[in-house]
Amino acid sequence: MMTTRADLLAARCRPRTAALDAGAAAQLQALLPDWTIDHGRLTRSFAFKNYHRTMAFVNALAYVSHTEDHHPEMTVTYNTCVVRYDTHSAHGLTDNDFICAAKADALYQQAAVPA
Ligand SMILES: C[C@H](O)[C@H](O)[C@H]1CNC2=NC(N)=NC(=O)C2=N1
Repeated sequence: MMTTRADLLAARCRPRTAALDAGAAAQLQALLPDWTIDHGRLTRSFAFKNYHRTMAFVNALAYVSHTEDHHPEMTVTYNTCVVRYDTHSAHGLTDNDFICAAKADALYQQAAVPA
């Protein structure tokens, strides 16, 4: 059972075919206050100082996506990256989406200079 942000950060994605029900998804979302559920997808917009920093984040998150085999949609502009997660194989949200969202937050917090 994942009840803290630290649980999400320590967890690894696993193949999932069953979506969480709305209550379970809301419980996990409460651990990630910067994320919303929009059109069934876990969504956050990240802001940066410039394109270089935006792309550094995009590449770092791509690496996490590779290691977790769980891939967000990323919409990139000069100074923003909107990240959207859902689980195609489950046709909805699974714990994998929340695990990766927590890891994206951690990458963003790791930036040497704040956005
Ligand atoms: C075989 C492999 O596990 C699947 O194609 C993975 C890859 N990345 C994925 N990413 C996302 N976001 N949802 C998935 O269901 C998914 N499935």
